[in-house]
Amino acid sequence: MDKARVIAYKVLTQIDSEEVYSNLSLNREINRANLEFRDRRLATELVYGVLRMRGHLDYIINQFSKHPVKNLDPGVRNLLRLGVYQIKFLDKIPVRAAVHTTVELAKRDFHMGIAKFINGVLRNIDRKIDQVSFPDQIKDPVGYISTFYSHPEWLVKKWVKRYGVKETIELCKANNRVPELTIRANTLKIDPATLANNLAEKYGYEVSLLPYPAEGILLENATGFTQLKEFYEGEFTVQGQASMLVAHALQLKPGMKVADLCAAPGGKTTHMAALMRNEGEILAIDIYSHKIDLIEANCKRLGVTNVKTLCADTTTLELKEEQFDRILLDAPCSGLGLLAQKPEIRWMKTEKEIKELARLQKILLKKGLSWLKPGGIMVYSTCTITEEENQKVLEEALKMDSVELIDLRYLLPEEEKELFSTPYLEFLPHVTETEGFFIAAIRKLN
Ligand SMILES: C[S@@+](CC[C@H](N)C(=O)[O-])C[C@H]1O[C@@H](n2cnc3c(N)ncnc32)[C@H](O)[C@@H]1O
Repeated sequence: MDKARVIAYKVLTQIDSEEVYSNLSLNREINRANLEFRDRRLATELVYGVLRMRGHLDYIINQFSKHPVKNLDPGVRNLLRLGVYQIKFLDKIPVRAAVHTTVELAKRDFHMGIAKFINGVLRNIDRKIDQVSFPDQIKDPVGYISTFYSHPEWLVKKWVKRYGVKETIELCKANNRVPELTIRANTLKIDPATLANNLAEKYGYEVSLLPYPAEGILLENATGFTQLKEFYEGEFTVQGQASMLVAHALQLKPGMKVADLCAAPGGKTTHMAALMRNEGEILAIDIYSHKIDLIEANCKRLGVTNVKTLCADTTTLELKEEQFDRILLDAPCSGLGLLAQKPEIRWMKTEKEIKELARLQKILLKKGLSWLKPGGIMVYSTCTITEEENQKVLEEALKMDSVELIDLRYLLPEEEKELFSTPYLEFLPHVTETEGFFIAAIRKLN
């Protein structure tokens, strides 16, 4: 049986029924099955494609299936989604092969009646795919955007209210793109230009240095990069371009005393350590002990030696006031800036969660400010783009009269500065062509 599709089907059903994350589940299954390059690429394309276009696919299926998609068994609905995705979006795959392989999987896992049902729906969709009409963009913009561009209705409604119809479409399109892979050179071990050259020359990757920050490298058409000697030896780590600005926003110096309030898995902790040349001390806190292990493993791989970890709930932790020179709060958030990287997030999050997260973020930010020395800097960052979790949380902190906001545009090259109109940096995927991200830096006054 076709290995790539077997794995795609398994991973999609797992994500649908157990809410596991796509990257973890897919990597585990791909490695377990020891897939060859071609199958690996197809399985990845199928999983991410179906997750991205799920709303679009379900809209089509609902027009042809006598049972609504939401009432179907998760296995059955993911087989249908896989079949329709191949028919509609993968020109290289003949329709006959798409239908046949899907029906074979249905026969393996379900009774004959289900296999016939899937066969019937897929053949019907193939014949009539050009007749499918989506809601009217003028009369029902939210319905149109959410089905055609495959995002949940509540989120589209929110964005249309904030950005208008045209910009919301651009944002959704950006979220549906295959994201770029960016890595951060670990300057404790190597300089970015040497690493970029090595990766290009030794492995034939298409490599370029990012316009910012200095450690950022763009890798195109790269697969299997976490198996490279350079990765094992800690010469680089995978990190989004906007996220790489966070440590810079703290204006770190060797010898400082720093706290990272929500640190795991340590992407930014290890970046801070590199900027501090491993001198000084970083207290890296996280609420989950298994995640503390990830911070420690990352520190070890990257040669970081100035980090002390602490497993604790930062909201209730008692520490001496005003003791840190720098504090990072890279807060737990809804993750809605990462819809290109983790497309399933859009189907998992709810509006209610956003409110709860905003409450938590405000508590964490206030706590951090109480531990910060006068004259010290605290950075607040999230990988989301909701006002509730970003601007509103910041507004609350700025009500204190002992703080001021630092203008972070100095971190950007001249040509990028005009994309930002505020002292804090809000990265929107359709504007900055990065992940969606938010960074604000607050100075505590003397
Ligand atoms: C956005 S992630 C941090 C990512 C990390 N800064 C990095 O760059 O790798 C947020 C982290 O906050 C942790 N967290 C959530 N609630 C917490 C709390 N009350 N106290 C401490 N850590 C918490 C989560 O376990 C999660 O690892």
